[in-house]
Amino acid sequence: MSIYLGVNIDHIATLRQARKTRYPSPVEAALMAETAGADSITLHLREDRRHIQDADVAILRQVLKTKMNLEMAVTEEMLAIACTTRPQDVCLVPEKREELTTEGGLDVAGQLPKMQAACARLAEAGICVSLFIDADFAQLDAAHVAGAPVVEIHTGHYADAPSDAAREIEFERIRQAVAYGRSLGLTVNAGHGLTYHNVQPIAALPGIHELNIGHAIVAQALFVGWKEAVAEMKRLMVEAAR
Ligand SMILES: CC(=O)[C@@H](O)[C@H](O)COP(=O)(O)O
Ligand SMILES: NCC(=O)COP(=O)(O)O
Repeated sequence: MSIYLGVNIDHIATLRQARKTRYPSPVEAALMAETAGADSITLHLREDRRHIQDADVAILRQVLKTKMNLEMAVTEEMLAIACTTRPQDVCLVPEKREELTTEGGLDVAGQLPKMQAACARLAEAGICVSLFIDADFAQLDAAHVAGAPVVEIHTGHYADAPSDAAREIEFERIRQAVAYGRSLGLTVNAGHGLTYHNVQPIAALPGIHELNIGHAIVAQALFVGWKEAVAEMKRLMVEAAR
């Protein structure tokens, strides 16, 4: 079973934005990550531009050798940017200004006409649309009806589980969601909060396609170097998926 790694470079940009310098370069990091085994590059252009900037998106769209997975809120501003930039993939995510990081999945079921319109507009621009959702059958059904060919299951509750028992419950939810998504004909990805210590059970799930991982890789890079951090995560995933 093939498993693909999308390396999220947001927090390379977080370090740069801390002093508004030109370094570290998310562009350099993305190209090195591709050399180290990343199958795609994920970046979240947040409305508050706390890390990734519009210029990062424009440059990376020109130079990436793999593919760009542009994460964004479902807003007119972001949809217009996506249709101008035309990344290979867009992942629509919920966004709240005050959040520290993404806190959950999109409520696709509760806003189906809006999601159907966004999916159609992005597909019309030749973009492969993914919806970032919780491990929830109703949200999977809604994503399918909305016309998204791909979903990304939010693994944050699994990653942040307060106990082994709670983590097992979250893992089983994800396992069932992956299987159900596949039964609907969806491509099923996963991401958020995955680390070197919790990634392998997710990577081993039958039917999982791609894992998007960023914060843990950037953190590990401080100790082992960026390319090794990417390569090690990919090794763990491939080993688990065998
Ligand atoms: C959607 C998701 O889970 C991640 O892409 C996360 O949004 C990374 O960006 P932040 O670390 O800024 O939340
Ligand atoms: N969609 C998840 C992602 O891109 C990376 O999330 P994280 O690994 O930074 O938590």
